[in-house]
Amino acid sequence: METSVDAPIKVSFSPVYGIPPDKHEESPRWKKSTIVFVLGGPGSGKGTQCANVVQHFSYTHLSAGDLLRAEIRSGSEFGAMIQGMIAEGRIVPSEITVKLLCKAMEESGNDRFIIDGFPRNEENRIVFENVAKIEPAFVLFFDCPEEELEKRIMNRNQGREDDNLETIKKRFKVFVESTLPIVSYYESKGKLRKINAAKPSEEVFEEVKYLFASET
Ligand SMILES: Nc1ncnc2c1ncn2[C@@H]1O[C@H](COP(=O)(O)OP(=O)(O)OP(=O)(O)O)[C@@H](O)[C@H]1O
Ligand SMILES: Nc1ccn([C@@H]2O[C@H](COP(=O)(O)O)[C@@H](O)[C@H]2O)c(=O)n1
Ligand SMILES: [Mg+2]
Repeated sequence: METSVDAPIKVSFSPVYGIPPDKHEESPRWKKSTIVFVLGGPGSGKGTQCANVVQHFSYTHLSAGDLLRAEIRSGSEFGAMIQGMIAEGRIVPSEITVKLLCKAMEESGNDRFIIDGFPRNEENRIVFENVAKIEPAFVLFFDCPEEELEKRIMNRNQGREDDNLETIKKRFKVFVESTLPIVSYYESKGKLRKINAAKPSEEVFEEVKYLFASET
């Protein structure tokens, strides 16, 4: 039994996620990845800007929320639990989200990832650090007033179960109570890149593009 902190970690993925543990014996390519986390309130434009980034830079976009919604559709044994938590705007247990992220990283074959909507709380951050052992190159934070976010979400029309006024209020509360401390954490580490996301999408992307061109 290896006890050194430097020993290669072995992620024991449950078969439910489709990756047998023996595939994780070696240090896979994604373990040496460059990652950028993207944080911001609900509706701040994380998904919109990540889609722009992958058109200009060789990054793979992974949205934690999209992975959780795909997990529900897959008929997973956790589907009902995840669905209930999303409908309430609550944060799904990190073990599930981190496994989905790591599996997606492995399957992508890429080694550059822009990870949208993660880490949402302290538990997300710590579980990811323990499992993936990757520090973000930087963390984008889309700053936008709540009234603008509410307008954007109410006009999104993507059929999301959590895009209703009652759940939006809960998502804002979770954002303030659980995600803003993570934003502060990365700020204290000099990793935060705060962007005014209340501007038109094209102007926001000019700033995002500049950061990616200069920092990665
Ligand atoms: N800068 C912008 N100005 C106006 N509308 C925007 C801007 N950026 C995105 N939008 C629109 O706002 C809505 C929310 O954007 P998006 O889905 O990218 O946000 P998000 O941060 O991923 O939200 P969530 O956390 O709920 O997934 C979409 O309809 C999108 O087209
Ligand atoms: N790290 C995360 C990310 C998301 N969730 C849940 O999914 C919902 C939707 O997320 P979006 O990023 O697509 O808005 C979110 O409200 C959470 O319920 C999560 O648990 N953990
Ligand atoms: Mg999104």
